[in-house]
Amino acid sequence: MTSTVVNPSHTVRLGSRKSQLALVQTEWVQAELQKHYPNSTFEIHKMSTQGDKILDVPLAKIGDKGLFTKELEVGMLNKETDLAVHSLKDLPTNLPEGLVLGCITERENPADALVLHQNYKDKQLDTLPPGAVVGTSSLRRLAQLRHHFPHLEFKDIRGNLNTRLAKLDAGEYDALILAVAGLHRLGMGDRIDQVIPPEISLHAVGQGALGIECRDGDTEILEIIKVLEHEPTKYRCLAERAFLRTLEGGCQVPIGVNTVIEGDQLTLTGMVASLDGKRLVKDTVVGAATEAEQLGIELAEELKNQGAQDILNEIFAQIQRS
Ligand SMILES: NCc1[nH]cc(CCC(=O)O)c1CC(=O)O
Repeated sequence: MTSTVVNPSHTVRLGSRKSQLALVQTEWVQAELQKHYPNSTFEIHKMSTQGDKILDVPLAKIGDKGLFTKELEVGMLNKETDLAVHSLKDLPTNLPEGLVLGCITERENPADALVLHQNYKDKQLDTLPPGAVVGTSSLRRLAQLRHHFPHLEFKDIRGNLNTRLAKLDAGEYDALILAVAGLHRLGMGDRIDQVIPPEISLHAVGQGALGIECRDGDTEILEIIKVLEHEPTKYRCLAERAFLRTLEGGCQVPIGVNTVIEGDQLTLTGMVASLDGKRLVKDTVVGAATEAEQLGIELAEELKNQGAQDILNEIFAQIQRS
């Protein structure tokens, strides 16, 4: 590969969270970049984010605005690092001044997975007994699963994947809902008992993809990371992020999506649910993949007209009170 911009003797500093999943992801980016640019050096700088430190508060209470990204962003703005590798779903839809989402990598399966305790290995979501305790920290998963399975109990869970699985195995929960992508990346795909279909639960915006953030106008880094861009994933995730950006007013809300690319066409399905799962508004738009962001905005406006605005207002009021 020849490039007019890339200086081969350059050292590129990759910011990463310290969690096992984050490091696996950043090491993958590092190895891929090294393959494309054998004469450059790619070094990983590990950083703790607020989300890694506050482990005893439910995520929904602290909100997730930059909880897993802020320290990595400060590192780039201070020129201590050149880029940051994120799980795209943890990256807020509005980035700080001076930073951009420079690249979206090929997505893993974006669905959620059911992981069962030993005693329930023959079950699926629709055959778990009434009162079975399902662990999740996501309002999106909670609202959609409550909507379909009101007889199940839902209990908050925090901690990294290993911690959560240990709590499940210890009997604190009968089942967990986790991202398929995270389990696969950590080599724990064998723990998946059911891949949850979009008819039951739409996944999070950006789930399963990595987002590489860098300084706005840093042409060298932007060119370097472009080799990892996956165009279908990019269009899907840009539509999903525009949908979320248009809907959310600064707090965690049960919002889910599903996207399909067929030829030049992008299909975006999105939903907004009330916290109790009793009300759920869902619709689909189809259009040119190149108009991804416009499609996301269009679907958000459509859902607001169908009752999503009421649900959102109610959630914002509830969170302010708590
Ligand atoms: N919020 C935590 C988080 N951020 C990214 C992933 C892994 C999946 C992905 O890349 O989307 C997970 C774990 C989970 O949701 O189970």
